[in-house]
Amino acid sequence: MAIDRSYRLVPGTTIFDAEQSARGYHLNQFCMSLMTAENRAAYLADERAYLDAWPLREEQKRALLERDLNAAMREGGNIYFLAKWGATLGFSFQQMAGSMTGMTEQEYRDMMVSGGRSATAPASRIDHAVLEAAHADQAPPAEHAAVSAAVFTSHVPAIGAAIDHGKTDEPYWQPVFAGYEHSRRWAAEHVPDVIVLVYNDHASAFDLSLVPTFVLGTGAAYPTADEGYGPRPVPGVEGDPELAAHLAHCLIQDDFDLTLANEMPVDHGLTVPLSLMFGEVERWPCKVIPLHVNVVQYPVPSGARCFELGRALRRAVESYPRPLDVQVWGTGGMSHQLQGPRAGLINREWDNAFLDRLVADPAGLARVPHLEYVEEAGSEGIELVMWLIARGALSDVDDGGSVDVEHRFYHVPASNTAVGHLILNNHHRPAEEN
Ligand SMILES: O=C(O)c1ccc(O)c(O)c1
Repeated sequence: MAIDRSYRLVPGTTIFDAEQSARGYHLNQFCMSLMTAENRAAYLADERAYLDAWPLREEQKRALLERDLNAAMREGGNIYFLAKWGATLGFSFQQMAGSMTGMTEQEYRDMMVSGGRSATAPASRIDHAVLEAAHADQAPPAEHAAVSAAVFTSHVPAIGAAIDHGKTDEPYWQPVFAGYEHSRRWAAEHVPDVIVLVYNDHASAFDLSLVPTFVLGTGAAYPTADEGYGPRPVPGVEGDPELAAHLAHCLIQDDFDLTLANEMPVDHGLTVPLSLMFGEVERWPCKVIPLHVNVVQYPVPSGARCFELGRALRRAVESYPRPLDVQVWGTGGMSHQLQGPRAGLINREWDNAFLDRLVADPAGLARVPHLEYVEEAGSEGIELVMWLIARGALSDVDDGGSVDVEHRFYHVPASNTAVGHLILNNHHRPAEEN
């Protein structure tokens, strides 16, 4: 699916999309800083000095100093953010809107009193010939990104602690890490350009003030969260804002209402899988786009919804017009319950049947209801729905290729948890062979 940006064809109108948001990120964040009386006073006392303390481009500063809102919009400003700046200077919304039209304040007010600008005036209408040409020009890109593999793994924090404290050779941990030896060799030979890493934040980036269902990281970098023991001594994560913005655009256009995060710390859910696959490194070997799924507060998304999101994610990746190698990782699980008198629940049979079905019958597995996860795999076993996003991202589910099992591993226990791990190679069949 090609990205539809036909909203750019509406005359006299700037639509605030991911590209504008990236262009105006600091400008808009500067505006937000004016939401305290103290900062407003500081701004009014010396506008230039206040602006100079922000990483703004000179064009952005000039737009504000010259009260040129059209220039501020071109520079990525959004009217609701800029309204904080305008309010600081005593402008009403009407004064701000009118200032962009080339009219005097009085002329604009008179126009509004006499009914407002006509929506049918030719100067306000889209040129339909241009719109049709834009829609006709929707050929798939000649070269594009593709999903090369999916990695599935538990993300137990104690595994991270064992790595960080040099305990991987201890008898308790040795069998866990032995299960990842092949994976580490494979990962070293198959470093992708980008990993879309599906995980759940564990009350680290998101407290109860915000409970988004799906969060895509569109930022440039993500620091390691401090989960109470201090941040893990692992590198921060480098994102891919350009690919992430493309994915966000495609997925939202495909009716997945994602939350977008330009800044967020990442916790063990994301860093433990990276450590398991890449070992102890100074820098992660590729970019990572975090995809957080709420599995903490019910209702959490169904397996079917996750599977569909994975399928949409593959379509989105394949419409990105650069030949990037993308892996999708699904993390969390397997059976575990961290709470209540039932804590410590492990179900080897159910876990292994899950692994079998994940390989051979993912569409059927996607129909398993939450209740079965909780009853059979424990309350935190629900994390396994996230694996269905990575599975849906492989080509065979839409008859567009095949998968093979690179590696499979299962072990009990790591802390309170059964550890499951699978690597599936994806063999995408190019469109002309379909
Ligand atoms: O087994 C554990 O200790 C444990 C703790 C926290 C988690 O998020 C988890 O998946 C496992």
